[in-house]
Amino acid sequence: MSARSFGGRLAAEFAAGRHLCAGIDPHAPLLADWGLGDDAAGAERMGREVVAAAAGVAACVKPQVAFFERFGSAGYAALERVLADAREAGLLVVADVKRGDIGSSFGAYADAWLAPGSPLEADAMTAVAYQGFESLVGAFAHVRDHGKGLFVLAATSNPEAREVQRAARDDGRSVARAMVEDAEAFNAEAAAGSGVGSVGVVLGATLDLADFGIDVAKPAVRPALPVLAPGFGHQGARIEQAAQIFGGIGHALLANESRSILAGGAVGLADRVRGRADAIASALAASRA
Ligand SMILES: O=C(O)c1cc(=O)[nH]c(=O)n1[C@@H]1O[C@H](COP(=O)(O)O)[C@@H](O)[C@H]1O
Repeated sequence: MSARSFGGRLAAEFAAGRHLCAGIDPHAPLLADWGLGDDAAGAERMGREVVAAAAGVAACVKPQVAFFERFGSAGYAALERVLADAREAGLLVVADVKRGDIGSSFGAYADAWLAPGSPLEADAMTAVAYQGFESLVGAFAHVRDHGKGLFVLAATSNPEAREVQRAARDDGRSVARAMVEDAEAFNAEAAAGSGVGSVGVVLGATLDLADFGIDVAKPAVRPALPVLAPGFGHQGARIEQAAQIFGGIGHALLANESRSILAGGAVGLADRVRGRADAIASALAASRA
């Protein structure tokens, strides 16, 4: 893919040693911790502070849109300003919206979050393919034509998801493994053999991926599969263990931490972001040395 593809932009982040995806999750207790109101203005302030701390340090930020949606139109206006700050800072944004629907409706979600010029334009979005991988087709045009990215839930960090995501399909593969392989197949068709793909998956760092039929020892695929990995920090996984957890499928890893970075207020935020960014960079560098 060209340097302007989402995968190309991710590759540039990785080449600069940046693998952290800093979460923007304005939970009510965190806003209180920051001395901010549990309202749109508080969420905006937290978001803009995270963007400022993450610029040039993290590979991306991931606003969890639910925490803005709580405040209705005011929350969306706040989020738009956070997105504008991130764009201006040259920081990649993964909009954590986890959208899924029949193809025609999903296309409208994809337009909302990925279309160039949309008020909520991000660089990538999270998506749910419970209606089938092809239901995400509305996003594929933005991936191919506008340099956008997509992260499809495969094996999520929450323990209650296991039953659904480990379930076997007619072809014997687990649902989670099929998501991984569908994303790899999309990338292979879009940009055979080169760099980093633009369609990735979400794999929880809290999991034993072998349990989902996902072989972390397999040789790296080309293009590399972007993996958005939540579950570090507050949910218990240690970022220092990232290379062991993800093995051969962790070549294009974005390690997410949200609450563990946000807790403690605005004072010290820049140090916490830098600390987590350094920790994931050294964990991956050590494993590749
Ligand atoms: O897609 C996600 O980002 C996601 C998938 C998943 O499997 N688990 C998961 O925790 N997330 C999100 O990642 C973030 C994790 O936040 P912390 O547990 O505070 O680091 C939240 O915004 C979750 O919504």
